Amino acid sequence: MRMTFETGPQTGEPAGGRAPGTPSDGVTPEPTTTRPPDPGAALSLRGLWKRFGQKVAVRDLDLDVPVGSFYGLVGPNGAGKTTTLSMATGLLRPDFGTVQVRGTDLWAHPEQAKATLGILPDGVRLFDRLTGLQLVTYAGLLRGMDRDTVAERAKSLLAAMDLTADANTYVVDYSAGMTKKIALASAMIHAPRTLVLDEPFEAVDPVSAANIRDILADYVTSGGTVIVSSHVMDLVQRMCDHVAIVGAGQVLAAGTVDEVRGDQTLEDRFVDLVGGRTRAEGLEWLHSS
Ligand SMILES: Nc1ncnc2c1ncn2[C@@H]1O[C@H](COP(=O)(O)OP(=O)(O)OP(=O)(O)O)[C@@H](O)[C@H]1O
Repeated sequence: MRMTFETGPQTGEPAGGRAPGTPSDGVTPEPTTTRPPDPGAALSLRGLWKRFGQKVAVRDLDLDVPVGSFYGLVGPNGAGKTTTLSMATGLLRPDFGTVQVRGTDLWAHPEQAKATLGILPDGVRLFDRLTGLQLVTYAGLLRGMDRDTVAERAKSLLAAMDLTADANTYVVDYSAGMTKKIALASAMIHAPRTLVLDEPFEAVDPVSAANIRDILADYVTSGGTVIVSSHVMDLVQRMCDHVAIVGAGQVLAAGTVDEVRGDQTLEDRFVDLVGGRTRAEGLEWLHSS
């Protein structure tokens, strides 16, 4: 789902403060976590809550992403993946809970924590009146990198994303898949230690997707951490070494892919956990005669 982001103050304490009222399901968000965050994890989330009006999008969510893992976050539509990743990357203030990035409290020390993150948010507007090359270049300059390094890396990233021929095309004129790729390049220019990617393969063609998978796999092999949300179970099973299945704003299962899927496919395990398979009724009118 596309997010609208809050720009609230980034103060020190856990993003706390009881939200007014009680959600329609009778759950009142409150801090309940007792397990301390894992300072050695690339990302450690504890007791995250987020409510939009009466809708509790994320409830008391804990997650540890080990350093060097390729971590998949899967869940049905509306499960809370984007909301979780937005809170985990400093784009959306949690109602409750803490986010630690390698032991640094992200909401207490946002600049320090965010410097190590590369973020591909879902549905956030880019500065699309820039060309692809300008967008990636500005992403690097905004991160405080020197011009020569930025120019060199921007060239390599555009080539890796198969966008060299469109380097001087305005992003507003890019297709959905090209836009996703240029946003991904912008997220990688400063060589972050952790990449948090919301639906990176959505709308991306199979050849580009394979190239991006190779880039990410090399990045993980060299010590980087990738967290990726996806609906494509087969892709997650092949690409990721860890996975969390999220449903109704909570983690239903998490661990290595083999631990979570057991002797099933990840897709079967997913369906078992989140349910929701329905037999279409009342659509007989759709059947051709
Ligand atoms: N800005 C918002 N305002 C109101 N409700 C929101 C907002 N963002 C998310 N929600 C609601 O929170 C819930 C979780 O949404 P979220 O986008 O996090 O799910 P998701 O797992 O990323 O879904 P999808 O796979 O469809 O992208 C949904 O019920 C959604 O309608």
